[in-house]
Amino acid sequence: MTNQRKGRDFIARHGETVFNLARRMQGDHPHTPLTRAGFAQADAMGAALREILGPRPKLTLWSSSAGRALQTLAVIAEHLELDWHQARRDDRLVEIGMGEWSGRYYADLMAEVPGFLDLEHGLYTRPPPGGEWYDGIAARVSSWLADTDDDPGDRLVIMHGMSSRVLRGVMTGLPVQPRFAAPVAPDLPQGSIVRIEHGVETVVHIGTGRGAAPA
Ligand SMILES: O=C(O)[C@@H](CO)OP(=O)(O)O
Repeated sequence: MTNQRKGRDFIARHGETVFNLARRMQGDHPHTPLTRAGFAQADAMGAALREILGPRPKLTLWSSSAGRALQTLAVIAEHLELDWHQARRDDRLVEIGMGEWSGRYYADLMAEVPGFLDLEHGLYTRPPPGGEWYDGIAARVSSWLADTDDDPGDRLVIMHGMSSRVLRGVMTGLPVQPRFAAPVAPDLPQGSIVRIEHGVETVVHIGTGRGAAPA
Protein backbone atom coordinates (compact mmCIF):
# COMPACT_ATOMS: atom_id res chain seq x y z
CA MET A 1 0.00 0.00 0.00
CA THR A 2 1.37 3.45 -0.78
CA ASN A 3 0.22 6.67 0.72
CA GLN A 4 -2.47 8.51 -1.26
CA ARG A 5 -2.06 11.76 0.64
CA LYS A 6 -1.37 14.96 -1.22
CA GLY A 7 0.60 16.64 1.59
CA ARG A 8 4.04 15.84 2.91
CA ASP A 9 4.56 13.68 5.98
CA PHE A 10 7.48 14.44 8.29
CA ILE A 11 8.15 11.39 10.44
CA ALA A 12 10.50 11.32 13.41
CA ARG A 13 11.30 9.25 16.46
CA HIS A 14 11.22 10.79 19.92
CA GLY A 15 14.44 11.92 21.68
CA GLU A 16 16.51 9.68 23.94
CA THR A 17 14.85 8.61 27.19
CA VAL A 18 16.14 7.36 30.52
CA PHE A 19 15.33 3.82 29.35
CA ASN A 20 17.19 4.29 26.05
CA LEU A 21 20.21 5.53 27.98
CA ALA A 22 20.09 2.59 30.38
CA ARG A 23 19.60 0.16 27.43
CA ARG A 24 16.23 -0.94 28.72
CA MET A 25 13.32 -1.97 26.50
CA GLN A 26 10.33 0.33 26.90
CA GLY A 27 7.99 -0.59 24.05
CA ASP A 28 4.43 0.58 24.70
CA HIS A 29 5.32 1.73 28.23
CA PRO A 30 3.23 4.91 28.61
CA HIS A 31 5.92 7.25 29.92
CA THR A 32 9.68 7.21 30.24
CA PRO A 33 11.08 10.75 30.36
CA LEU A 34 13.61 12.30 28.01
CA THR A 35 17.24 12.69 29.04
CA ARG A 36 19.21 15.89 28.47
CA ALA A 37 20.51 14.31 25.25
CA GLY A 38 16.90 13.59 24.31
CA PHE A 39 15.93 17.22 24.82
CA ALA A 40 18.96 18.29 22.74
CA GLN A 41 17.84 15.94 19.95
CA ALA A 42 14.31 17.35 20.10
CA ASP A 43 15.76 20.86 20.05
CA ALA A 44 17.79 20.04 16.92
CA MET A 45 14.74 18.46 15.27
CA GLY A 46 12.71 21.58 16.01
CA ALA A 47 15.41 23.86 14.60
CA ALA A 48 15.72 21.70 11.46
CA LEU A 49 11.96 21.74 10.87
CA ARG A 50 11.82 25.49 11.36
CA GLU A 51 14.53 25.86 8.70
CA ILE A 52 12.40 23.79 6.32
CA LEU A 53 8.92 25.03 7.20
CA GLY A 54 9.41 28.47 8.74
CA PRO A 55 7.45 29.82 11.72
CA ARG A 56 3.81 28.82 12.33
CA PRO A 57 3.59 26.42 9.36
CA LYS A 58 0.30 24.83 8.38
CA LEU A 59 1.07 21.46 9.88
CA THR A 60 -1.14 18.78 11.37
CA LEU A 61 0.61 17.51 14.49
CA TRP A 62 0.38 13.83 15.27
CA SER A 63 2.03 11.85 18.05
CA SER A 64 2.17 8.41 19.50
CA SER A 65 0.25 8.50 22.79
CA ALA A 66 3.47 7.65 24.68
CA GLY A 67 4.80 10.42 26.93
CA ARG A 68 8.27 10.41 25.37
CA ALA A 69 6.81 11.22 21.95
CA LEU A 70 4.54 13.96 23.34
CA GLN A 71 7.45 15.44 25.30
CA THR A 72 9.58 15.54 22.13
CA LEU A 73 6.73 17.15 20.24
CA ALA A 74 6.43 19.88 22.87
CA VAL A 75 10.00 21.03 22.17
CA ILE A 76 9.52 20.87 18.41
CA ALA A 77 6.20 22.75 18.59
CA GLU A 78 7.90 25.53 20.52
CA HIS A 79 10.42 25.95 17.67
CA LEU A 80 7.62 26.05 15.13
CA GLU A 81 5.47 28.38 17.26
CA LEU A 82 2.65 25.88 17.10
CA ASP A 83 0.23 24.93 19.86
CA TRP A 84 1.16 21.56 21.35
CA HIS A 85 -2.41 21.26 22.65
CA GLN A 86 -3.64 21.01 19.07
CA ALA A 87 -1.62 17.80 18.59
CA ARG A 88 -3.56 14.63 17.95
CA ARG A 89 -2.40 11.39 19.52
CA ASP A 90 -3.14 7.83 18.56
CA ASP A 91 -2.36 4.50 20.23
CA ARG A 92 -1.79 2.99 16.78
CA LEU A 93 1.46 4.97 16.59
CA VAL A 94 3.05 3.52 19.76
CA GLU A 95 6.19 1.35 19.82
CA ILE A 96 6.11 -2.42 19.38
CA GLY A 97 4.36 -4.12 22.29
CA MET A 98 7.18 -5.86 24.15
CA GLY A 99 5.04 -7.98 26.47
CA GLU A 100 7.22 -9.71 29.08
CA TRP A 101 10.33 -8.02 27.72
CA SER A 102 9.08 -4.56 28.62
CA GLY A 103 11.47 -2.86 31.06
CA ARG A 104 14.15 -5.55 30.66
CA TYR A 105 17.78 -4.66 30.07
CA TYR A 106 19.01 -5.64 26.62
CA ALA A 107 22.16 -7.16 28.16
CA ASP A 108 20.15 -9.42 30.51
CA LEU A 109 17.85 -10.60 27.74
CA MET A 110 20.77 -11.26 25.39
CA ALA A 111 22.21 -13.56 28.04
CA GLU A 112 18.86 -15.30 28.65
CA VAL A 113 17.57 -15.48 25.07
CA PRO A 114 20.63 -15.54 22.79
CA GLY A 115 19.82 -14.46 19.26
CA PHE A 116 16.60 -12.63 20.14
CA LEU A 117 18.00 -9.55 18.41
CA ASP A 118 18.99 -9.25 14.76
CA LEU A 119 21.89 -6.85 15.23
CA GLU A 120 22.30 -6.23 11.51
CA HIS A 121 18.73 -4.98 11.11
CA GLY A 122 18.13 -3.65 14.64
CA LEU A 123 14.98 -5.78 14.88
CA TYR A 124 13.83 -8.79 16.88
CA THR A 125 14.14 -12.29 15.51
CA ARG A 126 10.99 -13.50 17.28
CA PRO A 127 7.88 -11.94 18.83
CA PRO A 128 8.29 -10.94 22.48
CA PRO A 129 6.24 -13.28 24.75
CA GLY A 130 2.86 -11.63 25.20
CA GLY A 131 3.96 -8.88 22.84
CA GLU A 132 3.50 -7.87 19.25
CA TRP A 133 5.09 -8.80 15.94
CA TYR A 134 5.87 -6.53 12.98
CA ASP A 135 2.83 -7.62 10.98
CA GLY A 136 0.66 -6.34 13.85
CA ILE A 137 2.41 -2.98 13.69
CA ALA A 138 1.91 -2.85 9.91
CA ALA A 139 -1.81 -3.53 10.40
CA ARG A 140 -2.33 -0.82 13.01
CA VAL A 141 -0.28 1.88 11.25
CA SER A 142 -2.08 1.04 7.98
CA SER A 143 -5.38 1.48 9.80
CA TRP A 144 -4.20 4.87 11.10
CA LEU A 145 -3.09 5.88 7.59
CA ALA A 146 -6.46 4.93 6.12
CA ASP A 147 -8.38 6.85 8.78
CA THR A 148 -6.28 10.01 8.41
CA ASP A 149 -5.84 9.99 4.65
CA ASP A 150 -7.80 13.21 4.21
CA ASP A 151 -5.74 15.25 6.71
CA PRO A 152 -5.17 18.61 5.03
CA GLY A 153 -1.65 19.62 3.92
CA ASP A 154 1.56 18.64 5.66
CA ARG A 155 1.84 16.61 8.84
CA LEU A 156 4.41 15.89 11.51
CA VAL A 157 4.28 12.45 13.12
CA ILE A 158 6.34 11.66 16.23
CA MET A 159 6.72 8.01 17.03
CA HIS A 160 9.27 5.28 17.77
CA GLY A 161 12.32 3.38 16.55
CA MET A 162 10.66 0.22 15.27
CA SER A 163 7.09 1.38 14.67
CA SER A 164 8.28 4.37 12.60
CA ARG A 165 10.31 2.02 10.42
CA VAL A 166 7.23 -0.07 9.72
CA LEU A 167 5.10 3.02 9.01
CA ARG A 168 7.78 4.30 6.62
CA GLY A 169 7.96 0.87 5.00
CA VAL A 170 4.20 0.83 4.46
CA MET A 171 4.10 4.42 3.18
CA THR A 172 6.94 3.91 0.70
CA GLY A 173 5.56 0.61 -0.57
CA LEU A 174 8.53 -1.54 0.47
CA PRO A 175 8.09 -5.29 0.08
CA VAL A 176 7.19 -7.43 3.08
CA GLN A 177 10.40 -8.92 4.50
CA PRO A 178 9.54 -12.57 5.20
CA ARG A 179 11.85 -12.66 8.23
CA PHE A 180 9.87 -9.84 9.86
CA ALA A 181 6.46 -10.31 8.17
CA ALA A 182 6.27 -6.60 7.37
CA PRO A 183 7.81 -3.89 5.22
CA VAL A 184 10.53 -2.26 7.33
CA ALA A 185 12.44 0.87 6.29
CA PRO A 186 16.14 1.29 7.15
CA ASP A 187 17.10 2.31 10.65
CA LEU A 188 18.12 5.91 11.31
CA PRO A 189 19.83 7.49 14.32
CA GLN A 190 17.58 8.83 17.04
CA GLY A 191 16.69 12.46 16.32
CA SER A 192 16.44 11.95 12.54
CA ILE A 193 13.51 13.18 10.44
CA VAL A 194 12.31 11.90 7.08
CA ARG A 195 9.91 13.48 4.65
CA ILE A 196 7.59 11.22 2.66
CA GLU A 197 5.81 12.70 -0.32
CA HIS A 198 3.82 10.61 -2.81
CA GLY A 199 5.45 7.47 -1.40
CA VAL A 200 9.03 8.74 -1.80
CA GLU A 201 11.19 9.13 1.28
CA THR A 202 13.93 11.75 1.79
CA VAL A 203 15.99 12.06 4.96
CA VAL A 204 15.84 15.75 5.89
CA HIS A 205 17.67 15.67 9.22
CA ILE A 206 20.17 13.18 10.63
CA GLY A 207 20.15 12.89 14.40
CA THR A 208 23.05 12.16 16.68
CA GLY A 209 21.45 9.35 18.69
CA ARG A 210 21.49 5.58 18.46
CA GLY A 211 19.55 3.22 16.23
CA ALA A 212 16.27 1.51 17.07
CA ALA A 213 17.63 -1.44 19.03
CA PRO A 214 19.44 -1.83 21.25
CA ALA A 215 18.31 1.70 21.88
O1 LIG B 1 10.88 1.09 23.05
C1 LIG B 1 12.12 0.93 22.92
O2 LIG B 1 12.86 0.48 23.79
C2 LIG B 1 12.73 1.33 21.60
C3 LIG B 1 12.95 0.09 20.74
O3 LIG B 1 13.45 0.42 19.50
O4 LIG B 1 11.89 2.21 20.93
P1 LIG B 1 11.83 3.77 21.20
O5 LIG B 1 12.95 4.12 22.14
O6 LIG B 1 12.04 4.42 19.86
O7 LIG B 1 10.47 4.07 21.75
